[in-house]
Amino acid sequence: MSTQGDRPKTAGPDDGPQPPFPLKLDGKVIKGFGRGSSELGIPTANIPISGLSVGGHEDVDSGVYYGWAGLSPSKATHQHPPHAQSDKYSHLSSGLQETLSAIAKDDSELEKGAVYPMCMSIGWNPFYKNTVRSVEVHIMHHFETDFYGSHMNLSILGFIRKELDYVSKDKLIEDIKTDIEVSGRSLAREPYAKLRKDPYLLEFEGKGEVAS
Ligand SMILES: Cc1cc2nc3c(=O)[nH]c(=O)nc-3n(C[C@H](O)[C@H](O)[C@H](O)COP(=O)(O)O)c2cc1C
Ligand SMILES: Nc1ncnc2c1ncn2[C@@H]1O[C@H](COP(=O)(O)OP(=O)(O)O)[C@@H](O)[C@H]1O
Repeated sequence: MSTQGDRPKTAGPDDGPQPPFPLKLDGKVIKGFGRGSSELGIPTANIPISGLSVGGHEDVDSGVYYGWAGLSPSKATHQHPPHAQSDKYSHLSSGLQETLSAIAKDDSELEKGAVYPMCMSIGWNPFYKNTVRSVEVHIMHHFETDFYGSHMNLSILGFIRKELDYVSKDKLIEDIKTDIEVSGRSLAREPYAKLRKDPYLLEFEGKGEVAS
């Protein structure tokens, strides 16, 4: 069990997501196992696993997915709108970074929250042998601050790969970085990019606590 060798550059058909995508789910950002930032250098915002049942998705396969994440207004979104030029996001090649920033540029709705590209894992994290299934979202954007308590609306547009066990932490990190590139390239395709405008992503009313 280890990494997958040569990997495809994108995931899912070029002409847009096919059923069951988009898969929509949401939840409040809660504490995870505290390993994402400190051990992997790749933070993941966890939402309760019950988020899967909201849209009737409790049967969704474990694995790695990509899509768009809407984040409710918080210190994090106010300080760092998606098109801020100052902060560099280091896990994505610069060309892709520019493409994704351009997609986000006409955002006029920051007071309502913000929509970011994301790459996520649903599952048991076999490398860590977790005993509970988790939903963990890496937002492809550099934040200066955390955003626990914010609400996150997810539109999942494609499946990248199954969860794997790894011979080392470095191999896990290497594959997650490839997942991030694959997600960026996949989302930059026009039929996927335009779904960033799905109003659902910024609908937070009645979905519980919103961080201030
Ligand atoms: C894109 C992505 C892919 C992942 N793939 C795997 C995987 O194949 N195997 C695995 O054990 N964990 C995988 N993980 C989960 C990481 O192990 C997890 O994020 C880490 O344990 C941090 O967890 P924490 O944020 O709850 O502390 C993945 C995470 C992300 C964001
Ligand atoms: N780019 C990002 N993607 C996801 N979460 C981020 C990001 N930047 C900062 N964070 C914050 O970091 C937290 C996750 O950190 P992490 O070290 O994985 O700890 P834990 O999994 O225990 O919550 C998120 O809940 C969020 O508040």
